[in-house]
Amino acid sequence: MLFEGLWFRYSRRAPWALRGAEATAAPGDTIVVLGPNGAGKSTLLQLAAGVLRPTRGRIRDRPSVVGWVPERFPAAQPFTALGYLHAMSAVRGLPARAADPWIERLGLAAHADTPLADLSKGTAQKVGLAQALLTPPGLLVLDEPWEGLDAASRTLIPEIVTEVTDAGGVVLVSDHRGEIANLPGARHWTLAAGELRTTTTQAKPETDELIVEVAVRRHEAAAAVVQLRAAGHRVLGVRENGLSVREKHTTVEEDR
Ligand SMILES: Nc1ncnc2c1ncn2[C@@H]1O[C@H](COP(=O)(O)OP(=O)(O)OP(=O)(O)O)[C@@H](O)[C@H]1O
Repeated sequence: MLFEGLWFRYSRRAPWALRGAEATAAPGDTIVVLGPNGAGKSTLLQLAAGVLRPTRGRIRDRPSVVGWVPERFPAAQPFTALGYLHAMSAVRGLPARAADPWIERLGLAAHADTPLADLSKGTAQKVGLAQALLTPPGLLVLDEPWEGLDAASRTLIPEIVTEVTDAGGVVLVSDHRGEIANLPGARHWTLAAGELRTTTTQAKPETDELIVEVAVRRHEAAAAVVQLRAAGHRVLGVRENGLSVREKHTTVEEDR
């Protein structure tokens, strides 16, 4: 997935919330988006999910199934928790029972008949997670997913992130408190006043490793990355036309 020169402002006179962001995300990547309040994290995540359209620039090769969990679950809807998940299953062309495994795993059964507006923040957050996971997402976007979750439920997030990336999905997660900055293998994208800096693994072999460069057809790149990772290889990056987008436009640093 390529982020190409993304600029965004909320209205014609508003200041830029995002300024020329350039980045790439490969299948299996976990990307933690860091930065202080107002830096542009939610804006970038909404652009990634396709909820907002860039004012300038574009996003290429976005996976077809996107799971999106907003920072604030839109609870002012006339549904019970179960009714909402059934409606969302129908929207995705799934039977109502598609929600059952998530209702069980996220402990939502006791709240099934509660109107969305009456749910606690943490339970509403879990309903938001369940709807995002009804169909295995190729891209999962989580905006501050810990907000309101109790300690027991917080461990679910890294579990779910790992399941999605193991299946070849990309996860983008914002984290203004730095709670999962240390998620194993996660890359960091840091925003400051709308400017994005990405970090990535340097193409430096460990002692008994060699680097093998492989060219694949654009439409086969995602599958190739998944296969290489499944075979136990480390994928160091995805480049286009011999130059990575990051090499052209952003600082490359080592973070893992
Ligand atoms: N709906 C909106 N309309 C107008 N301006 C907005 C809107 N949403 C965000 N902004 C502005 O865009 C800038 C980036 O905001 P954004 O919410 O993306 O930051 P953030 O890093 O996610 O912050 P936080 O951690 O507080 O959620 C800020 O200046 C913010 O005031």
